[in-house]
Amino acid sequence: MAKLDERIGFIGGGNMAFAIGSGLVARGIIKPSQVLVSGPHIENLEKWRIIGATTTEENGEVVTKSDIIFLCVKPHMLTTVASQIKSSVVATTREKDKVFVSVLAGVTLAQLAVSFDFMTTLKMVRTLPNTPMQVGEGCTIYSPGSYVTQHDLEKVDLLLNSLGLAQQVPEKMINAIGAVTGCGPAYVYTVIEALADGGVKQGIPRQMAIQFAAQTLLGAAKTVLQTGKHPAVLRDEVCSPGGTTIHGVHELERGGLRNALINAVEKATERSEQLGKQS
Ligand SMILES: NC(=O)C1=CN([C@@H]2O[C@H](COP(=O)(O)OP(=O)(O)OC[C@H]3O[C@@H](n4cnc5c(N)ncnc54)[C@H](O)[C@@H]3O)[C@@H](O)[C@H]2O)C=CC1
Ligand SMILES: O=C(O)[C@@H]1CCC=N1
Repeated sequence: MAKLDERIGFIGGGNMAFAIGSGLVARGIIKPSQVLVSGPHIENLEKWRIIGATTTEENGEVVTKSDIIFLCVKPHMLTTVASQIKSSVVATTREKDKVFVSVLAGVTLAQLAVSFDFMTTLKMVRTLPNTPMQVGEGCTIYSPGSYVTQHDLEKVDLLLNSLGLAQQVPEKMINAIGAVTGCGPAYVYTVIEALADGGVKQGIPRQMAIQFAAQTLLGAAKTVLQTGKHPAVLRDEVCSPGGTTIHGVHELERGGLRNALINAVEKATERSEQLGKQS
């Protein structure tokens, strides 16, 4: 039994869209028949058809036939897409309660409003999701535009929260939080790979090393969330005086892991701001 009756549309069927769409279908939040996806080349949307979704090359069709419409193109495509869907938006959104959900990194609600200036009352929610939504462990932040009602927001919140954690935040925080949550999976995959490399260097078979490294990150993350303890306290619980771990931690500090992660978040935040200006 689907938990949401709304028809869900995706304009742009790439990685982020598929993480959301396939996650919703896999968890039974919606039925595949509720999903419509558009992209410029229908042959590239095969993975959507495999999960039972309908595909089209017409972005306007997604607007016309969906209730909640995810904008999932790259930021620089926003103006093009807005002009491609203009007539469908004008024809169908006035009388119907359609809600648009942008996942575009860096693009503000004000910039979205400029791109959709032909429909000044458009209901738009700006989000910054992440790809672990595909396995129901996503982390999404969102801010609603002026015309989004409480009822609309509850629907969008239900949908996003069904794939992990989703939380409303002041819009000015989205770029910085997104640099942690949206980009974070890429940093963490690098850490998993590197940790596994360490194991491989010590003679552990690659697949085994990856599985153990990933499970270790999962366990550590759950421990932080479930105990509520500061990560430094939990780290101290692992570091026996004169033991093995503190020798490893010393090497991480020497290698600048902490510094590198802080810099990564700073650079990604700055890049979000640049992307917004370019859209
Ligand atoms: N990949 C990620 O982890 C995250 C991505 N985002 C945002 O998601 C958006 C999409 O990023 P990805 O999925 O990573 O990129 P992607 O390249 O995988 O997907 C973009 C899709 O847009 C399609 N497209 C291009 N022009 C189009 C048009 N005129 N009409 C319809 N579709 C068109 C492309 O064919 C492609 O499938 C970006 O704005 C990005 O900032 C946000 C958070 C996380
Ligand atoms: O790299 C990007 O621009 C997108 C936004 C956050 C994660 N991926």
